[in-house]
Amino acid sequence: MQASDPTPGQPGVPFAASYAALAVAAVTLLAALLVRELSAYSKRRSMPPGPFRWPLIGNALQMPQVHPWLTYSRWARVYGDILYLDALGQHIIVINSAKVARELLDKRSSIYSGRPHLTMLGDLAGYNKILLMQPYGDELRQQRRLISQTLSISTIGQYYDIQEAEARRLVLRVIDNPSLLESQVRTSIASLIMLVTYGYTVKGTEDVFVERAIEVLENLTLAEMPGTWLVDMIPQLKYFPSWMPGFTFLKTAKAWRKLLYTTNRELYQWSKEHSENGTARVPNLCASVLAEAEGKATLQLEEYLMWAAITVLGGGLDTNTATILSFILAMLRFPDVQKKAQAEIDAVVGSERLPQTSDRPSLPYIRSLIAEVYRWLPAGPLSAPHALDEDDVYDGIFLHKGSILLPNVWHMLHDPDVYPEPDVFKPERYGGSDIEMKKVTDVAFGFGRRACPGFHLSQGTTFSMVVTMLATCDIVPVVDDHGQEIIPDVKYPTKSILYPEDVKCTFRPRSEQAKLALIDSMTDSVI
Ligand code: HEM
Repeated sequence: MQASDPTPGQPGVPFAASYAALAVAAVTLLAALLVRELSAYSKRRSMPPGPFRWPLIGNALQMPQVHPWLTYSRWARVYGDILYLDALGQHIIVINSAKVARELLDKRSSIYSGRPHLTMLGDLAGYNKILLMQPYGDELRQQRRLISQTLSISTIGQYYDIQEAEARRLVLRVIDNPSLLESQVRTSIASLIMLVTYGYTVKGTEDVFVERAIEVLENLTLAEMPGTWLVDMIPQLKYFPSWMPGFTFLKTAKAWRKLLYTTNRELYQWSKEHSENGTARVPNLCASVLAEAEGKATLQLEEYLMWAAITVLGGGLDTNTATILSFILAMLRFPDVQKKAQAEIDAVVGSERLPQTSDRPSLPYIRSLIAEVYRWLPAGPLSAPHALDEDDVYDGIFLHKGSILLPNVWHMLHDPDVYPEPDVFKPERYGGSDIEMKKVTDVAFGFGRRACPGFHLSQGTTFSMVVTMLATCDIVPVVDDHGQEIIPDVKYPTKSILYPEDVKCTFRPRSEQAKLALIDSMTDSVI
Protein backbone atom coordinates (compact mmCIF):
# COMPACT_ATOMS: atom_id res chain seq x y z
CA MET A 1 0.00 0.00 0.00
CA GLN A 2 1.19 3.49 -0.70
CA ALA A 3 0.55 6.53 1.42
CA SER A 4 1.29 9.73 -0.42
CA ASP A 5 -0.05 11.74 -3.30
CA PRO A 6 0.59 10.38 -6.76
CA THR A 7 3.71 11.47 -8.59
CA PRO A 8 3.30 12.30 -12.28
CA GLY A 9 3.40 9.19 -14.41
CA GLN A 10 2.86 6.93 -11.40
CA PRO A 11 -0.36 5.11 -10.58
CA GLY A 12 -2.64 7.09 -8.32
CA VAL A 13 -2.29 6.54 -4.61
CA PRO A 14 -5.37 4.69 -3.57
CA PHE A 15 -6.52 5.95 -0.25
CA ALA A 16 -4.07 7.45 2.17
CA ALA A 17 -5.00 11.03 2.73
CA SER A 18 -8.50 11.01 4.08
CA TYR A 19 -9.39 10.08 7.64
CA ALA A 20 -13.04 10.42 6.67
CA ALA A 21 -12.66 7.85 3.92
CA LEU A 22 -10.80 5.53 6.25
CA ALA A 23 -13.46 5.86 8.94
CA VAL A 24 -16.25 5.04 6.46
CA ALA A 25 -14.17 2.15 5.20
CA ALA A 26 -13.40 0.78 8.64
CA VAL A 27 -17.00 0.83 9.86
CA THR A 28 -18.33 -0.79 6.69
CA LEU A 29 -15.62 -3.42 6.78
CA LEU A 30 -16.19 -4.29 10.44
CA ALA A 31 -19.93 -4.63 9.93
CA ALA A 32 -19.47 -6.87 6.91
CA LEU A 33 -16.93 -9.04 8.69
CA LEU A 34 -19.11 -9.46 11.76
CA VAL A 35 -22.10 -10.64 9.72
CA ARG A 36 -19.90 -13.02 7.79
CA GLU A 37 -18.19 -14.35 10.92
CA LEU A 38 -21.53 -15.30 12.49
CA SER A 39 -22.91 -16.97 9.39
CA ALA A 40 -19.69 -18.91 8.70
CA TYR A 41 -19.35 -20.27 12.23
CA SER A 42 -21.25 -23.51 11.69
CA LYS A 43 -19.42 -24.40 8.48
CA ARG A 44 -15.97 -23.73 9.82
CA ARG A 45 -15.21 -27.13 11.22
CA SER A 46 -15.32 -28.82 7.82
CA MET A 47 -13.21 -26.23 6.02
CA PRO A 48 -9.77 -27.10 4.60
CA PRO A 49 -6.76 -26.82 6.93
CA GLY A 50 -4.63 -23.69 6.97
CA PRO A 51 -2.67 -21.32 9.18
CA PHE A 52 -4.35 -19.98 12.34
CA ARG A 53 -7.05 -17.39 11.59
CA TRP A 54 -7.66 -14.41 13.84
CA PRO A 55 -11.25 -13.46 14.55
CA LEU A 56 -12.62 -10.96 12.02
CA ILE A 57 -9.41 -10.38 10.07
CA GLY A 58 -8.59 -14.05 9.45
CA ASN A 59 -5.17 -14.45 7.81
CA ALA A 60 -5.03 -10.87 6.49
CA LEU A 61 -1.77 -10.15 8.29
CA GLN A 62 -0.11 -13.39 7.17
CA MET A 63 -0.84 -13.06 3.45
CA PRO A 64 2.58 -13.39 1.77
CA GLN A 65 3.57 -10.29 -0.18
CA VAL A 66 6.80 -11.57 -1.77
CA HIS A 67 6.77 -14.59 -4.08
CA PRO A 68 3.61 -15.94 -2.42
CA TRP A 69 3.90 -19.28 -4.24
CA LEU A 70 7.03 -20.08 -2.19
CA THR A 71 5.20 -19.47 1.10
CA TYR A 72 2.25 -21.55 -0.13
CA SER A 73 4.72 -24.32 -0.97
CA ARG A 74 6.11 -24.23 2.56
CA TRP A 75 2.57 -24.33 3.94
CA ALA A 76 1.79 -27.26 1.63
CA ARG A 77 4.27 -29.34 3.62
CA VAL A 78 2.32 -28.58 6.81
CA TYR A 79 -1.31 -28.49 5.59
CA GLY A 80 -1.28 -30.64 2.47
CA ASP A 81 -2.65 -30.42 -1.05
CA ILE A 82 -5.45 -27.99 -0.33
CA LEU A 83 -5.24 -25.15 2.16
CA TYR A 84 -7.58 -22.43 3.29
CA LEU A 85 -6.94 -18.75 3.94
CA ASP A 86 -9.30 -16.00 4.93
CA ALA A 87 -8.27 -12.49 3.88
CA LEU A 88 -10.65 -10.05 5.58
CA GLY A 89 -13.59 -12.26 4.78
CA GLN A 90 -12.51 -13.40 1.32
CA HIS A 91 -12.22 -17.20 1.20
CA ILE A 92 -9.03 -18.29 -0.57
CA ILE A 93 -8.25 -21.91 -1.44
CA VAL A 94 -4.69 -22.72 -2.48
CA ILE A 95 -4.42 -25.92 -4.49
CA ASN A 96 -1.00 -27.51 -4.18
CA SER A 97 -1.29 -30.67 -6.26
CA ALA A 98 -2.09 -31.44 -9.87
CA LYS A 99 -4.43 -34.20 -8.68
CA VAL A 100 -6.68 -31.84 -6.70
CA ALA A 101 -6.53 -29.24 -9.50
CA ARG A 102 -7.78 -31.88 -11.93
CA GLU A 103 -10.52 -33.05 -9.56
CA LEU A 104 -11.86 -29.54 -8.98
CA LEU A 105 -10.91 -27.25 -11.87
CA ASP A 106 -11.16 -29.87 -14.64
CA LYS A 107 -13.76 -32.43 -13.57
CA ARG A 108 -16.04 -29.94 -11.83
CA SER A 109 -15.30 -27.12 -14.25
CA SER A 110 -19.00 -26.20 -14.58
CA ILE A 111 -18.76 -24.49 -11.17
CA TYR A 112 -15.01 -23.81 -10.88
CA SER A 113 -14.50 -21.63 -14.00
CA GLY A 114 -15.37 -18.17 -12.71
CA ARG A 115 -12.89 -15.38 -12.11
CA PRO A 116 -12.71 -13.29 -8.96
CA HIS A 117 -14.46 -9.96 -9.24
CA LEU A 118 -11.95 -7.16 -8.70
CA THR A 119 -13.56 -3.75 -8.38
CA MET A 120 -10.48 -1.70 -9.25
CA LEU A 121 -9.46 -3.80 -12.24
CA GLY A 122 -12.89 -4.73 -13.55
CA ASP A 123 -15.51 -2.10 -12.68
CA LEU A 124 -13.27 0.95 -12.51
CA ALA A 125 -10.37 0.38 -14.92
CA GLY A 126 -12.69 -1.35 -17.41
CA TYR A 127 -10.88 -4.68 -17.71
CA ASN A 128 -14.06 -6.65 -16.92
CA LYS A 129 -14.63 -6.75 -20.70
CA ILE A 130 -11.47 -8.70 -21.51
CA LEU A 131 -11.84 -12.42 -21.85
CA LEU A 132 -9.34 -13.19 -19.11
CA MET A 133 -11.49 -11.47 -16.49
CA GLN A 134 -14.93 -12.55 -17.69
CA PRO A 135 -17.13 -14.60 -15.38
CA TYR A 136 -18.00 -18.01 -16.75
CA GLY A 137 -20.95 -17.68 -19.12
CA ASP A 138 -22.13 -17.23 -22.66
CA GLU A 139 -19.99 -14.21 -23.54
CA LEU A 140 -16.86 -15.98 -22.34
CA ARG A 141 -17.69 -19.08 -24.37
CA GLN A 142 -18.31 -17.00 -27.51
CA GLN A 143 -15.04 -15.09 -27.13
CA ARG A 144 -13.05 -18.25 -26.49
CA ARG A 145 -14.63 -19.86 -29.56
CA LEU A 146 -13.45 -16.96 -31.74
CA ILE A 147 -9.89 -17.45 -30.54
CA SER A 148 -9.80 -21.23 -30.70
CA GLN A 149 -11.25 -21.43 -34.20
CA THR A 150 -8.24 -19.41 -35.41
CA LEU A 151 -5.56 -20.78 -33.12
CA SER A 152 -6.54 -24.45 -32.88
CA ILE A 153 -4.18 -27.33 -33.60
CA SER A 154 -5.70 -27.70 -37.07
CA THR A 155 -5.34 -24.04 -38.12
CA ILE A 156 -2.17 -23.01 -36.33
CA GLY A 157 0.06 -24.25 -39.17
CA GLN A 158 -0.82 -21.16 -41.19
CA TYR A 159 1.31 -19.10 -38.82
CA TYR A 160 4.44 -21.29 -38.78
CA ASP A 161 6.13 -19.26 -41.53
CA ILE A 162 5.86 -16.00 -39.61
CA GLN A 163 7.02 -17.69 -36.40
CA GLU A 164 10.12 -18.99 -38.18
CA ALA A 165 10.81 -15.63 -39.85
CA GLU A 166 10.40 -13.72 -36.58
CA ALA A 167 12.71 -16.16 -34.75
CA ARG A 168 15.45 -15.65 -37.36
CA ARG A 169 15.07 -11.90 -37.29
CA LEU A 170 15.28 -11.91 -33.48
CA VAL A 171 18.51 -13.95 -33.48
CA LEU A 172 20.14 -11.57 -35.94
CA ARG A 173 19.11 -8.57 -33.86
CA VAL A 174 20.48 -10.08 -30.64
CA ILE A 175 23.76 -11.02 -32.35
CA ASP A 176 24.14 -7.39 -33.38
CA ASN A 177 22.86 -5.83 -30.18
CA PRO A 178 22.92 -8.20 -27.19
CA SER A 179 22.52 -5.44 -24.60
CA LEU A 180 18.89 -4.96 -25.65
CA LEU A 181 18.02 -8.63 -25.16
CA GLU A 182 14.84 -8.21 -23.15
CA SER A 183 13.28 -5.49 -25.31
CA GLN A 184 14.26 -7.36 -28.50
CA VAL A 185 12.52 -10.53 -27.29
CA ARG A 186 9.47 -8.60 -26.17
CA THR A 187 9.23 -6.68 -29.46
CA SER A 188 9.58 -9.91 -31.39
CA ILE A 189 6.77 -11.62 -29.48
CA ALA A 190 4.62 -8.48 -29.77
CA SER A 191 5.25 -8.39 -33.55
CA LEU A 192 4.17 -11.97 -33.91
CA ILE A 193 1.01 -11.59 -31.89
CA MET A 194 0.09 -8.34 -33.68
CA LEU A 195 0.46 -10.10 -37.02
CA VAL A 196 -1.53 -13.13 -35.93
CA THR A 197 -4.28 -11.10 -34.27
CA TYR A 198 -4.57 -7.95 -36.39
CA GLY A 199 -2.34 -8.52 -39.43
CA TYR A 200 -0.38 -5.48 -38.22
CA THR A 201 3.37 -5.27 -38.89
CA VAL A 202 5.24 -3.71 -35.99
CA LYS A 203 7.52 -0.82 -36.87
CA GLY A 204 10.68 -1.28 -34.78
CA THR A 205 11.14 -1.17 -31.01
CA GLU A 206 9.25 2.12 -30.66
CA ASP A 207 6.05 1.21 -32.42
CA VAL A 208 3.25 3.32 -30.99
CA PHE A 209 0.66 0.51 -30.93
CA VAL A 210 3.09 -1.82 -29.16
CA GLU A 211 4.03 0.84 -26.62
CA ARG A 212 0.38 1.46 -25.82
CA ALA A 213 -0.42 -2.24 -25.65
CA ILE A 214 2.45 -2.72 -23.20
CA GLU A 215 1.13 0.16 -21.08
CA VAL A 216 -2.35 -1.39 -21.10
CA LEU A 217 -0.78 -4.62 -19.82
CA GLU A 218 1.25 -2.85 -17.17
CA ASN A 219 -1.87 -1.09 -15.92
CA LEU A 220 -3.62 -4.45 -15.74
CA THR A 221 -0.79 -5.81 -13.59
CA LEU A 222 -0.99 -2.79 -11.27
CA ALA A 223 -4.78 -2.87 -11.02
CA GLU A 224 -4.93 -6.57 -10.17
CA MET A 225 -2.28 -6.45 -7.41
CA PRO A 226 -3.88 -8.21 -4.44
CA GLY A 227 -4.06 -6.12 -1.28
CA THR A 228 -3.23 -2.83 -3.00
CA TRP A 229 -6.67 -1.32 -3.52
CA LEU A 230 -8.95 -0.80 -0.56
CA VAL A 231 -11.85 -0.54 -3.00
CA ASP A 232 -11.41 -4.26 -3.74
CA MET A 233 -12.23 -4.99 -0.10
CA ILE A 234 -14.91 -2.31 0.22
CA PRO A 235 -16.52 -1.95 -3.22
CA GLN A 236 -18.88 0.78 -1.99
CA LEU A 237 -15.91 3.19 -2.09
CA LYS A 238 -16.25 3.31 -5.84
CA TYR A 239 -19.36 5.50 -5.44
CA PHE A 240 -17.48 8.33 -3.72
CA PRO A 241 -16.52 11.43 -5.73
CA SER A 242 -12.99 11.44 -7.10
CA TRP A 243 -12.28 14.96 -5.79
CA MET A 244 -12.41 13.73 -2.18
CA PRO A 245 -8.98 13.47 -0.58
CA GLY A 246 -7.84 9.86 -0.63
CA PHE A 247 -9.91 8.97 -3.67
CA THR A 248 -7.37 9.71 -6.43
CA PHE A 249 -7.49 6.03 -7.34
CA LEU A 250 -10.76 6.85 -9.12
CA LYS A 251 -8.93 9.25 -11.45
CA THR A 252 -6.19 6.72 -12.05
CA ALA A 253 -8.75 4.07 -12.94
CA LYS A 254 -10.48 6.46 -15.33
CA ALA A 255 -7.21 7.16 -17.17
CA TRP A 256 -6.44 3.44 -17.40
CA ARG A 257 -9.94 2.73 -18.75
CA LYS A 258 -9.56 5.42 -21.41
CA LEU A 259 -6.25 4.02 -22.62
CA LEU A 260 -7.63 0.47 -22.69
CA TYR A 261 -10.74 1.43 -24.66
CA THR A 262 -8.97 3.64 -27.21
CA THR A 263 -6.11 1.19 -27.82
CA ASN A 264 -8.55 -1.66 -28.19
CA ARG A 265 -10.82 0.15 -30.61
CA GLU A 266 -8.03 1.64 -32.73
CA LEU A 267 -6.24 -1.69 -33.13
CA TYR A 268 -9.44 -3.41 -34.13
CA GLN A 269 -10.43 -0.66 -36.58
CA TRP A 270 -6.95 -0.72 -38.09
CA SER A 271 -7.23 -4.45 -38.68
CA LYS A 272 -10.72 -4.28 -40.12
CA GLU A 273 -9.90 -1.47 -42.53
CA HIS A 274 -6.52 -2.77 -43.65
CA SER A 275 -7.64 -6.40 -44.00
CA GLU A 276 -10.46 -5.20 -46.27
CA ASN A 277 -8.21 -3.05 -48.46
CA GLY A 278 -5.49 -5.71 -48.64
CA THR A 279 -2.77 -3.89 -46.67
CA ALA A 280 -2.89 -6.08 -43.54
CA ARG A 281 -1.33 -9.53 -43.47
CA VAL A 282 -3.92 -12.27 -43.78
CA PRO A 283 -4.91 -14.60 -42.32
CA ASN A 284 -5.27 -12.85 -39.01
CA LEU A 285 -7.71 -13.47 -36.19
CA CYS A 286 -9.93 -10.44 -36.85
CA ALA A 287 -9.98 -10.88 -40.63
CA SER A 288 -10.74 -14.61 -40.41
CA VAL A 289 -13.72 -14.12 -38.09
CA LEU A 290 -15.11 -11.27 -40.22
CA ALA A 291 -14.59 -13.26 -43.42
CA GLU A 292 -16.49 -16.19 -41.95
CA ALA A 293 -19.38 -13.88 -41.13
CA GLU A 294 -19.50 -12.99 -44.88
CA GLY A 295 -20.30 -9.31 -44.34
CA LYS A 296 -23.06 -10.08 -41.82
CA ALA A 297 -21.09 -9.61 -38.60
CA THR A 298 -23.42 -8.22 -35.93
CA LEU A 299 -22.37 -5.39 -33.65
CA GLN A 300 -22.27 -7.90 -30.83
CA LEU A 301 -19.97 -10.24 -32.74
CA GLU A 302 -17.62 -7.34 -33.50
CA GLU A 303 -17.67 -6.29 -29.86
CA TYR A 304 -16.79 -9.85 -28.74
CA LEU A 305 -14.09 -10.07 -31.39
CA MET A 306 -12.54 -6.78 -30.39
CA TRP A 307 -12.22 -7.81 -26.73
CA ALA A 308 -11.08 -11.33 -27.57
CA ALA A 309 -8.36 -9.88 -29.81
CA ILE A 310 -6.90 -7.58 -27.17
CA THR A 311 -6.89 -10.50 -24.73
CA VAL A 312 -4.76 -12.52 -27.14
CA LEU A 313 -2.19 -9.76 -26.95
CA GLY A 314 -2.50 -9.56 -23.17
CA GLY A 315 -2.42 -13.33 -22.68
CA GLY A 316 0.51 -13.98 -24.97
CA LEU A 317 2.96 -11.11 -24.63
CA ASP A 318 4.40 -11.35 -21.12
CA THR A 319 4.01 -15.11 -20.79
CA ASN A 320 5.90 -15.88 -23.99
CA THR A 321 8.56 -13.22 -23.39
CA ALA A 322 9.16 -14.57 -19.88
CA THR A 323 9.44 -18.11 -21.25
CA ILE A 324 12.12 -17.16 -23.79
CA LEU A 325 14.10 -15.23 -21.15
CA SER A 326 13.85 -18.23 -18.80
CA PHE A 327 15.14 -20.46 -21.59
CA ILE A 328 18.15 -18.18 -22.16
CA LEU A 329 18.81 -18.09 -18.40
CA ALA A 330 18.74 -21.91 -18.31
CA MET A 331 21.23 -22.12 -21.18
CA LEU A 332 23.63 -19.79 -19.35
CA ARG A 333 23.39 -21.74 -16.11
CA PHE A 334 23.35 -25.24 -17.62
CA PRO A 335 25.78 -25.15 -20.59
CA ASP A 336 25.92 -28.97 -20.83
CA VAL A 337 22.22 -29.03 -21.67
CA GLN A 338 22.86 -26.45 -24.38
CA LYS A 339 25.59 -28.60 -25.93
CA LYS A 340 23.41 -31.70 -25.89
CA ALA A 341 20.53 -29.82 -27.51
CA GLN A 342 22.80 -28.45 -30.23
CA ALA A 343 24.16 -31.95 -30.90
CA GLU A 344 20.61 -33.20 -31.48
CA ILE A 345 19.85 -30.35 -33.90
CA ASP A 346 23.14 -30.91 -35.77
CA ALA A 347 22.37 -34.61 -36.14
CA VAL A 348 18.79 -34.12 -37.33
CA VAL A 349 18.84 -30.80 -39.24
CA GLY A 350 22.54 -30.60 -40.22
CA SER A 351 24.27 -27.34 -41.03
CA GLU A 352 23.05 -26.88 -44.62
CA ARG A 353 19.71 -25.30 -43.68
CA LEU A 354 17.95 -23.53 -40.84
CA PRO A 355 15.58 -25.55 -38.63
CA GLN A 356 11.83 -25.39 -39.25
CA THR A 357 8.72 -26.11 -37.23
CA SER A 358 8.27 -29.32 -39.22
CA ASP A 359 11.48 -30.63 -37.53
CA ARG A 360 9.74 -30.68 -34.16
CA PRO A 361 8.65 -34.35 -34.17
CA SER A 362 12.27 -35.42 -34.85
CA LEU A 363 13.75 -33.42 -31.96
CA PRO A 364 12.71 -35.09 -28.66
CA TYR A 365 15.51 -33.49 -26.63
CA ILE A 366 14.45 -30.00 -27.74
CA ARG A 367 10.84 -30.83 -26.85
CA SER A 368 12.02 -32.04 -23.43
CA LEU A 369 14.11 -28.91 -22.97
CA ILE A 370 11.11 -26.68 -23.64
CA ALA A 371 8.94 -28.69 -21.22
CA GLU A 372 11.71 -28.26 -18.66
CA VAL A 373 11.65 -24.46 -19.15
CA TYR A 374 7.89 -24.48 -18.41
CA ARG A 375 8.57 -26.57 -15.29
CA TRP A 376 11.73 -24.87 -14.02
CA LEU A 377 10.36 -21.31 -14.16
CA PRO A 378 6.64 -21.50 -14.97
CA ALA A 379 5.45 -18.19 -16.47
CA GLY A 380 2.33 -18.31 -14.26
CA PRO A 381 3.51 -19.63 -10.87
CA LEU A 382 0.00 -19.19 -9.47
CA SER A 383 -1.72 -19.62 -12.86
CA ALA A 384 -4.73 -17.30 -13.01
CA PRO A 385 -7.19 -17.35 -10.10
CA HIS A 386 -10.47 -19.22 -10.60
CA ALA A 387 -13.65 -18.47 -8.64
CA LEU A 388 -16.14 -20.99 -7.30
CA ASP A 389 -19.69 -20.25 -8.46
CA GLU A 390 -21.53 -22.57 -5.99
CA ASP A 391 -20.96 -24.11 -2.56
CA ASP A 392 -19.21 -27.46 -2.94
CA VAL A 393 -17.89 -30.37 -0.90
CA TYR A 394 -14.66 -32.14 -1.84
CA ASP A 395 -13.33 -35.12 0.09
CA GLY A 396 -15.42 -34.12 3.12
CA ILE A 397 -14.17 -30.54 2.95
CA PHE A 398 -16.58 -27.63 2.57
CA LEU A 399 -15.76 -25.02 -0.07
CA HIS A 400 -17.66 -21.72 -0.09
CA LYS A 401 -19.35 -20.21 -3.11
CA GLY A 402 -17.30 -17.14 -4.05
CA SER A 403 -13.99 -18.67 -2.93
CA ILE A 404 -10.94 -17.68 -4.93
CA LEU A 405 -8.93 -20.70 -6.04
CA LEU A 406 -5.20 -20.26 -6.51
CA PRO A 407 -3.56 -23.18 -8.33
CA ASN A 408 -0.02 -23.26 -6.92
CA VAL A 409 1.58 -24.29 -10.20
CA TRP A 410 5.00 -23.56 -8.76
CA HIS A 411 4.56 -26.26 -6.11
CA MET A 412 3.00 -28.73 -8.54
CA LEU A 413 6.10 -28.43 -10.73
CA HIS A 414 8.65 -28.18 -7.88
CA ASP A 415 7.40 -30.84 -5.50
CA PRO A 416 10.52 -32.98 -4.94
CA ASP A 417 8.35 -36.09 -4.58
CA VAL A 418 7.20 -35.59 -8.17
CA TYR A 419 10.27 -33.87 -9.67
CA PRO A 420 13.43 -34.80 -7.72
CA GLU A 421 16.00 -31.97 -7.48
CA PRO A 422 13.40 -29.51 -8.75
CA ASP A 423 15.79 -26.56 -9.09
CA VAL A 424 18.09 -28.46 -11.43
CA PHE A 425 17.36 -27.95 -15.13
CA LYS A 426 17.27 -31.50 -16.45
CA PRO A 427 15.40 -32.29 -19.70
CA GLU A 428 16.45 -35.94 -19.22
CA ARG A 429 13.87 -36.27 -16.43
CA TYR A 430 11.15 -36.90 -19.05
CA GLY A 431 13.03 -39.84 -20.62
CA GLY A 432 12.00 -38.44 -24.03
CA SER A 433 8.36 -39.28 -23.24
CA ASP A 434 5.78 -36.82 -24.57
CA ILE A 435 3.32 -38.16 -21.99
CA GLU A 436 5.65 -37.03 -19.18
CA MET A 437 6.17 -33.63 -20.88
CA LYS A 438 2.41 -33.22 -21.22
CA LYS A 439 2.06 -33.58 -17.45
CA VAL A 440 4.01 -30.29 -17.23
CA THR A 441 2.13 -28.38 -19.93
CA ASP A 442 -1.22 -29.60 -18.57
CA VAL A 443 -0.39 -27.71 -15.38
CA ALA A 444 1.58 -24.73 -16.76
CA PHE A 445 -1.16 -23.68 -19.22
CA GLY A 446 -4.06 -23.70 -16.81
CA PHE A 447 -7.12 -25.75 -16.11
CA GLY A 448 -10.55 -26.84 -17.26
CA ARG A 449 -12.70 -24.43 -19.23
CA ARG A 450 -10.26 -21.56 -18.60
CA ALA A 451 -7.14 -23.38 -19.89
CA CYS A 452 -4.96 -21.20 -22.10
CA PRO A 453 -6.45 -20.87 -25.60
CA GLY A 454 -3.05 -19.71 -26.88
CA PHE A 455 -1.33 -23.00 -26.12
CA HIS A 456 -0.67 -24.04 -29.73
CA LEU A 457 0.43 -20.58 -30.77
CA SER A 458 2.88 -20.32 -27.90
CA GLN A 459 4.21 -23.84 -28.51
CA GLY A 460 5.07 -22.86 -32.09
CA THR A 461 6.60 -19.53 -31.09
CA THR A 462 8.70 -21.04 -28.31
CA PHE A 463 9.88 -23.93 -30.48
CA SER A 464 10.88 -21.67 -33.39
CA MET A 465 12.81 -19.31 -31.16
CA VAL A 466 14.56 -21.99 -29.10
CA VAL A 467 15.56 -24.17 -32.04
CA THR A 468 16.75 -21.23 -34.18
CA MET A 469 18.84 -19.78 -31.35
CA LEU A 470 20.47 -23.13 -30.57
CA ALA A 471 21.05 -24.12 -34.21
CA THR A 472 22.82 -20.90 -35.13
CA CYS A 473 24.42 -19.53 -31.95
CA ASP A 474 26.18 -20.40 -28.72
CA ILE A 475 24.38 -18.59 -25.94
CA VAL A 476 27.26 -17.47 -23.71
CA PRO A 477 27.59 -15.26 -20.63
CA VAL A 478 28.88 -11.71 -20.91
CA VAL A 479 32.30 -11.09 -19.34
CA ASP A 480 33.34 -8.39 -16.88
CA ASP A 481 36.32 -6.05 -17.21
CA HIS A 482 38.64 -8.82 -16.00
CA GLY A 483 37.38 -11.30 -18.55
CA GLN A 484 35.38 -13.24 -15.92
CA GLU A 485 32.07 -14.70 -17.06
CA ILE A 486 28.98 -13.28 -15.35
CA ILE A 487 26.42 -16.04 -14.89
CA PRO A 488 23.09 -14.37 -14.05
CA ASP A 489 21.32 -15.38 -10.83
CA VAL A 490 17.81 -16.77 -10.96
CA LYS A 491 15.83 -13.77 -9.74
CA TYR A 492 12.48 -12.27 -10.55
CA PRO A 493 10.17 -9.65 -9.05
CA THR A 494 6.86 -10.53 -7.41
CA LYS A 495 4.31 -10.30 -10.21
CA SER A 496 1.64 -12.58 -11.56
CA ILE A 497 4.04 -13.47 -14.42
CA LEU A 498 7.40 -14.90 -13.42
CA TYR A 499 9.69 -12.68 -15.42
CA PRO A 500 13.44 -13.30 -14.91
CA GLU A 501 15.46 -10.14 -14.29
CA ASP A 502 18.89 -9.07 -15.53
CA VAL A 503 19.39 -11.89 -18.02
CA LYS A 504 22.42 -10.78 -20.00
CA CYS A 505 24.21 -12.83 -22.61
CA THR A 506 25.96 -12.86 -25.96
CA PHE A 507 24.75 -14.78 -28.99
CA ARG A 508 27.95 -16.05 -30.66
CA PRO A 509 27.25 -17.40 -34.17
CA ARG A 510 28.32 -21.05 -34.30
CA SER A 511 29.74 -20.53 -37.79
CA GLU A 512 29.93 -17.89 -40.49
CA GLN A 513 27.67 -20.16 -42.54
CA ALA A 514 25.00 -20.07 -39.81
CA LYS A 515 25.01 -16.28 -39.72
CA LEU A 516 24.87 -16.06 -43.52
CA ALA A 517 21.92 -18.46 -43.56
CA LEU A 518 20.09 -16.14 -41.15
CA ILE A 519 20.86 -13.08 -43.28
CA ASP A 520 19.85 -14.89 -46.49
CA SER A 521 16.55 -15.92 -44.94
CA MET A 522 15.68 -12.24 -44.52
CA THR A 523 15.74 -11.60 -48.26
CA ASP A 524 12.76 -13.87 -48.90
CA SER A 525 11.18 -13.31 -45.47
CA VAL A 526 7.39 -13.47 -45.27
CA ILE A 527 7.21 -10.54 -42.85
C1 HEM B 1 4.36 -19.57 -22.65
C2 HEM B 1 3.24 -19.01 -23.02
C3 HEM B 1 1.95 -19.05 -22.23
C4 HEM B 1 1.67 -19.55 -20.99
C5 HEM B 1 2.61 -20.25 -20.03
C6 HEM B 1 0.26 -19.30 -20.74
C7 HEM B 1 -0.40 -19.68 -19.59
C8 HEM B 1 -1.71 -19.35 -19.32
C9 HEM B 1 -2.37 -19.66 -18.09
C10 HEM B 1 -1.74 -20.38 -16.91
C11 HEM B 1 -3.64 -19.17 -18.17
C12 HEM B 1 -4.73 -19.25 -17.09
C13 HEM B 1 -5.50 -20.52 -17.24
C14 HEM B 1 -6.49 -20.74 -16.12
O1 HEM B 1 -7.15 -19.80 -15.69
O2 HEM B 1 -6.63 -21.89 -15.65
C15 HEM B 1 -3.78 -18.57 -19.46
C16 HEM B 1 -4.92 -17.95 -19.89
C17 HEM B 1 -5.02 -17.34 -21.11
N1 HEM B 1 -4.06 -17.32 -22.11
FE1 HEM B 1 -2.21 -18.08 -22.02
N2 HEM B 1 -0.27 -18.66 -21.82
C18 HEM B 1 0.72 -18.49 -22.74
C19 HEM B 1 0.60 -17.91 -23.98
C20 HEM B 1 -0.57 -17.44 -24.51
C21 HEM B 1 -0.73 -16.96 -25.86
C22 HEM B 1 0.35 -16.94 -26.95
C23 HEM B 1 -2.00 -16.53 -25.96
C24 HEM B 1 -2.62 -15.97 -27.21
C25 HEM B 1 -3.66 -16.50 -27.77
C26 HEM B 1 -2.66 -16.73 -24.69
C27 HEM B 1 -3.97 -16.40 -24.39
C28 HEM B 1 -4.58 -16.64 -23.17
C29 HEM B 1 -5.93 -16.19 -22.86
C30 HEM B 1 -6.85 -15.42 -23.79
C31 HEM B 1 -6.20 -16.64 -21.57
C32 HEM B 1 -7.49 -16.43 -20.77
C33 HEM B 1 -8.39 -17.63 -20.86
C34 HEM B 1 -9.65 -17.49 -20.02
O3 HEM B 1 -9.69 -16.69 -19.09
O4 HEM B 1 -10.63 -18.21 -20.29
N3 HEM B 1 -1.75 -17.29 -23.83
N4 HEM B 1 -2.59 -18.69 -20.15
